[in-house]
Amino acid sequence: MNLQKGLPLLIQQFGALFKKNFLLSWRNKRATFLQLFSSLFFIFLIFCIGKAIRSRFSSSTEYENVFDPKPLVSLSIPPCEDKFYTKLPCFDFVWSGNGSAKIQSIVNRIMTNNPGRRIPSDKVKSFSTSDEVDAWLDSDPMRCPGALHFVETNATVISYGLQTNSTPVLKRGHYEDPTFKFQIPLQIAAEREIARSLIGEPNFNWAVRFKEFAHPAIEEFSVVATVGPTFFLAIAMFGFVFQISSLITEKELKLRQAMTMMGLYDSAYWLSWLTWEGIIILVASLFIVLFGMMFQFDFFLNNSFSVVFLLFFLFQLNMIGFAFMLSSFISKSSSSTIVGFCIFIIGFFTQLVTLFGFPYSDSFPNFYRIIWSLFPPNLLAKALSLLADATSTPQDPGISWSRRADCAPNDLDCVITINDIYIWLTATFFLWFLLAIYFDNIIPNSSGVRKSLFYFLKPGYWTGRGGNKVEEGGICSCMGSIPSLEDITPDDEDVLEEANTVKQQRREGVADPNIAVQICGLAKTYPGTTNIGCCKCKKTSPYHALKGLWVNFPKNQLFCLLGPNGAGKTTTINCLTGITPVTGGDALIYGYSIRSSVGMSNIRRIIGVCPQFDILWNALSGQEHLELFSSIKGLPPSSVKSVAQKSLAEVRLTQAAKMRAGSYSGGMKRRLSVAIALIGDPKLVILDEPTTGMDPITRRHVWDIIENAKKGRAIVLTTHSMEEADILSDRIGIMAKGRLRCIGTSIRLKSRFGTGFIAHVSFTGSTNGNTRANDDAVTTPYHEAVKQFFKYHLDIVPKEENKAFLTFVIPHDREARLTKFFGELQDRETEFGIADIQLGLTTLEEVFLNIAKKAELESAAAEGSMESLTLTSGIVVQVPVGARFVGIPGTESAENPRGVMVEVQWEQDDTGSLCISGHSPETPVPPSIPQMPSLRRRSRTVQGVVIDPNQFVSNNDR
Ligand SMILES: Nc1ncnc2c1ncn2[C@@H]1O[C@H](COP(=O)(O)OP(=O)(O)OP(=O)(O)O)[C@@H](O)[C@H]1O
Repeated sequence: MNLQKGLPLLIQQFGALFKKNFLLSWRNKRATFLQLFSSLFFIFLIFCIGKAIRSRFSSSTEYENVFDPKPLVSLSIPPCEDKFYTKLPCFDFVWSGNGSAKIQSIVNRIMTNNPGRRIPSDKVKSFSTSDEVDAWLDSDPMRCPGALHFVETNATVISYGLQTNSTPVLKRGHYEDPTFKFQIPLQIAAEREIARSLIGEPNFNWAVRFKEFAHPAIEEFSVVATVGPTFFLAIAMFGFVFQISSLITEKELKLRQAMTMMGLYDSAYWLSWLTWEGIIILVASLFIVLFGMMFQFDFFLNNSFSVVFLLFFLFQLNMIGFAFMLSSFISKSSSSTIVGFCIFIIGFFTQLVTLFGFPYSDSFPNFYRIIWSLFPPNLLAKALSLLADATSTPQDPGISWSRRADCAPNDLDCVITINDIYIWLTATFFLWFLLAIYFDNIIPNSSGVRKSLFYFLKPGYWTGRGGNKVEEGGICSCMGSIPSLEDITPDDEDVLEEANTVKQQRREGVADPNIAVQICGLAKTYPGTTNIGCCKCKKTSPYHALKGLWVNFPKNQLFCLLGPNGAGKTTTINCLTGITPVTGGDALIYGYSIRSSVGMSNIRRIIGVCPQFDILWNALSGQEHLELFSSIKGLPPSSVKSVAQKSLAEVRLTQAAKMRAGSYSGGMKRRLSVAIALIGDPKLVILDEPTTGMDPITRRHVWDIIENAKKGRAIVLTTHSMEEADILSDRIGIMAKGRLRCIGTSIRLKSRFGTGFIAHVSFTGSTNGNTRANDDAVTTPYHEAVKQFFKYHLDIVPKEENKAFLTFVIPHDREARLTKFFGELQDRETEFGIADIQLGLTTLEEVFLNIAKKAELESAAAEGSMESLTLTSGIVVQVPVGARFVGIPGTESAENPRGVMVEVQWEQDDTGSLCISGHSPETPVPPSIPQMPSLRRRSRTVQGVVIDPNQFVSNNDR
């Protein structure tokens, strides 16, 4: 199949990733809805806050322009209940001088002629003298806002005095002015009625008008400028957190690594996210402006639509660039909310400082402004304040598109214009975006790999021909020096022969057309690092995960890599797929070297990988996964759909094609991962434990798929299932401790490394199926006869026995006697009551265990590892791991002049490490063993002395 490359491939990958981003957003509706419509909620909040603040200051004209003040006429004495502080029942006013009928009539007129409201008689209380009023006010305060004191001096002179509570009172934001709200209306009423009484004209017109000064708004207040920065920052934070979380999830789940393995261009990756997020914030910014206009904010109505829209668009775009950059420093998607919260809190405070005037005024040097403007929320706060000042009153013109580069109206400092802010937001966006790509390259990825700090200065980076140079370890860690690997000659003849073949082909420069992968001395050492923390240094030593691998993987064959955990299988695969850089050696895949970046990009086009982990997005369906990876691989766009459907059918997922992968079972996920590895007809397929978690039926089905896939390509398989290896593999290599320990077909490995043959003898008259393996050992004469026959001819005893059968393990060294032996046994079948004899090789599992144990012993010996053994006598002996016979120094006595020894039994634990499973009783050390070093034991712990079993046995035999 012809795969796309170059620009068409980049465009195809971009399209596929854009579709993936769209589907992820579409399926995560809640998050997308919040990104698009959270502005409605926040603008509504701003609207409510604006209303609350306006109503609080409604009694004052401080925030308004008053150019044509209206006169206040007919001031009315308010009801006492309107006063904030009066207690009920209350009086509208009290008065003194009730001894005079004239004054009584004046007061009656005050009550009757009160503008807009007649004062009831029970709301007024009269006293004789002002002293009586004082005494009453003192004894029962807060019942009345004020008092009038009349004195009738003579027929033409009436004087009066006024007493009020002059303390201004604030209640729920309302300020009660004692002068205008009580004193002046009372005073006008008293003077009006005294005048009417004295001149004898009850309808005499007495109108007093009050008018405030004409003035501009003393204080300018814009709710958008005051609370807007915080709220608009909050709106942008939704997109910010979702973006960080999406990027980190793809990193954390190694989805990005998987896509890179399949040949994804980094540029397609970044551009697809940027484009998708660009569209989202374009729509979100449009909604912000529309909602602002809907709520009739002067800010949105009087400034030009394009000016306000562009501000919100550039600000949110900037925040997305900022999120891209920060995502390189975060490794867990769960941290994205915390990061978002911290940015919001920091932004809240810096915006507050910005609104106080720092640093956008002449009094601060330019340098402060440059630094301050790097943080996008600060630019937003300043821009909102400029736009709000430009529309602070209905008369202000706002900022039009053509005047965006001029000083904003009402901006007296004019150190920055809206146009400057656009330029800053655009420039810093590019800065964040470039830094995001830079940090993405230099900060170690999930496999601990990164590029050098100045990778972009190397011409090879731009031409793509500079080698696949990557480094390992954190940028702030000092690498320990990597100890060189000594050249170890394999001790297994097959491994040695394979290595020699590869070496010779390398020397002669022979390119065998039948070889798919040639691994030449591949070595991998994970470097030790020293991480300098705040209080301590954490050191890890270098680890040789691969110690020189020489092997060929032929075409049309499945090579199975087996080995215990930590053997180096995944490291081998990671080196072949370019996930981790090699320390030494090389590998040629169809002639392309994994050490060259050109080679690697060619290799990525011809390999398919099923990693140990599932490379799946929970929100995408099986079909969407296959279409995505087909496009990443560069399959012709017209064939993507049909190839995906065919692959789904192959792994029996057609029924679940449209189901989201998140709801797949573990086995279905693995099958989909296998299908992804096989997509695009790769020439080399690497399957790292592909059948983990599958039920036996599905596993067999996947085996069929793998078996069919062998044709025309090479397959490398790692597995922990010996049955799988036995059935599928053409050749098997068992690795342990970073080295290939044996290689060959399954039969060869069994015959070379198994304990021998297994003979299974079943007897007549017993029902095999119903016999429990642990049935009481019923020893019939037949059993005894067969046992003796085996003992006599082969010198072996049964490994397992019960009523139905006997099982013997026959060592290889007795192989020569077998033909004659089994011939004779068959002749005497009736005599021995034998129903059936089965002979087979030992299992691959046994081979695996033997190799693993041998490797474990080797490494324990090399490292000088010790295990503690507590004897029945209470002595604790330090035993070298794997040692069988151990002498105990310091146990010499008259009875045992050479001391005592024990035989130690070993087994492998879950991790494959050797541990002591038991030991024999303490027995005297035979005289043939050389004298142990004499020791005066001070503590109960002693260092055991290894006794050579050969010498011990041979001497014993003697
Ligand atoms: N990034 C790393 N840094 C340091 N050591 C590592 C790193 N990756 C792997 N190792 C070590 O290298 C050794 C080989 O690991 P590898 O994953 O290749 O083993 P494996 O054979 O695939 O094991 P398994 O069967 O468990 O998958 C292990 O001891 C492991 O701890």
